[in-house]
Amino acid sequence: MAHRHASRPTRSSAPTPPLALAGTLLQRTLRFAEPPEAVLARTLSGANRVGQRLRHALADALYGALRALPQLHWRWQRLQGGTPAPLDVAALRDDAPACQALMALAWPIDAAPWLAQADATSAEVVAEWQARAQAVSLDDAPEAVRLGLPEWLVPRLQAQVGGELPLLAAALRAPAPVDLRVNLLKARPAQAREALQQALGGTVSTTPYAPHGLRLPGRTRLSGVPAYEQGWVEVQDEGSQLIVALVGARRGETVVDFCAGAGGKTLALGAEMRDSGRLYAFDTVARRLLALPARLARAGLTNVVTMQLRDEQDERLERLAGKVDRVLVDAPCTGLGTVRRHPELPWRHDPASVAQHAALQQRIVAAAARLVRPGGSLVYATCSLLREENEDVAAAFTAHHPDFVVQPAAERLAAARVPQAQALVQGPYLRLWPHRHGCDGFFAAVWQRRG
Ligand SMILES: C[S@@+](CC[C@H](N)C(=O)[O-])C[C@H]1O[C@@H](n2cnc3c(N)ncnc32)[C@H](O)[C@@H]1O
Repeated sequence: MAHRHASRPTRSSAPTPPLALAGTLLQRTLRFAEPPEAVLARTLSGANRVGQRLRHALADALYGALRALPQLHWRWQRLQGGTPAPLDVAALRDDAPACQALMALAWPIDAAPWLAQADATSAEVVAEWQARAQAVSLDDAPEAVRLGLPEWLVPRLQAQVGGELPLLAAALRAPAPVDLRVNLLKARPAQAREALQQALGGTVSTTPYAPHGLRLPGRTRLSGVPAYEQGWVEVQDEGSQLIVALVGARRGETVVDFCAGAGGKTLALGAEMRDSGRLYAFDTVARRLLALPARLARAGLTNVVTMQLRDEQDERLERLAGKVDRVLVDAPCTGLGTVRRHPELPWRHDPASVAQHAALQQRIVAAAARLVRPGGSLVYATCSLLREENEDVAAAFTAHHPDFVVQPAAERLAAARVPQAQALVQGPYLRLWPHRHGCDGFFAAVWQRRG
């Protein structure tokens, strides 16, 4: 085998464009200024436009590299000789040759032909790295490397799932299915399912827990599909749908979605309310709320009022203090329950960012609670797996708010006709795990304000 390419590439032996592009994609993603989809769109534009098949291959390699970053890094270091050092993401993103090598190792086997077509030398380098890496075992690698997780995360997750940690880590590495929520304002679940099966030609299953959820087999493009274009279905993970079920919004009520973002849960809440009453969608980031009007129109919702908050203390909130039936706080969090869809997240966060999120979450839930009327309810939710952002935040809120009483999530889920509600809770809280429930990881606590 020619070792010319297998050694650490240098400037004088610069790799050919597709692999150089691949390395740039990984370097840019690891700066965490924008998500991988945005990095792909920005990088593969203008002079760097590539054909669709190569573009897909580059995207698959990028997601594959993010999903297996410590393993690839370990193997790459072993191939360099010497003792592997712990993965240092800040150093890696400045190391172009290393990023190219990791992307070569992550290049999808079935996409080798597209690479060979685009550039024979890149294809040769990929084949060579991959062949050499096969001989490198992970058996003597540290646990975090074998699990594919950052070191700081391992003890935190271990404390919660114990011996299930390898299953959880594997579930986090696997790509997520596409879940849909049927919009009851426009279609019945069976009707939507049949329409989708006809349009997509594959089997569409129902989700095991969310009452109005459908699951598509693998990656599917929905644009142009009539049931989607007409607002019969919305893309929404089953876990998100279960958070909405927990809120239990009803016709004619006043409901606040305090951290509405692009409105995924707002749309579901509005449908639960059958487009009656008043639904407020707040967020501090105007850009996120911008997507909402078009989505509301497609979903057939007219009962939603959106407002950009300055922060959670915005004085305009005073008008609603003590008046709202149900408040949902879908709090900003590390998102570590959504790693299947966002494999960059474990590398973006660290214990300091977890602590920062927890502090913000405490402030937001306390501010949002002021809106709840006596007898009304509050739901605090995150898509994080970490106790610091979940049970700890909920416990601190309960300790400081004696007028709020924790409600068992299982009861609320059962009332919303969620099957096997007991399997979805830990103590009084909703706790969804990718390896147990097949959806993103979610946490939610529910309180009722004393009347
Ligand atoms: C988990 S995301 C919401 C996702 C959204 N609910 C959905 O279902 O698509 C959290 C949101 O909280 C917003 N946020 C951050 N700080 C906030 C604050 N102080 N008050 C209200 N919203 C805030 C973020 O901009 C972000 O859109």
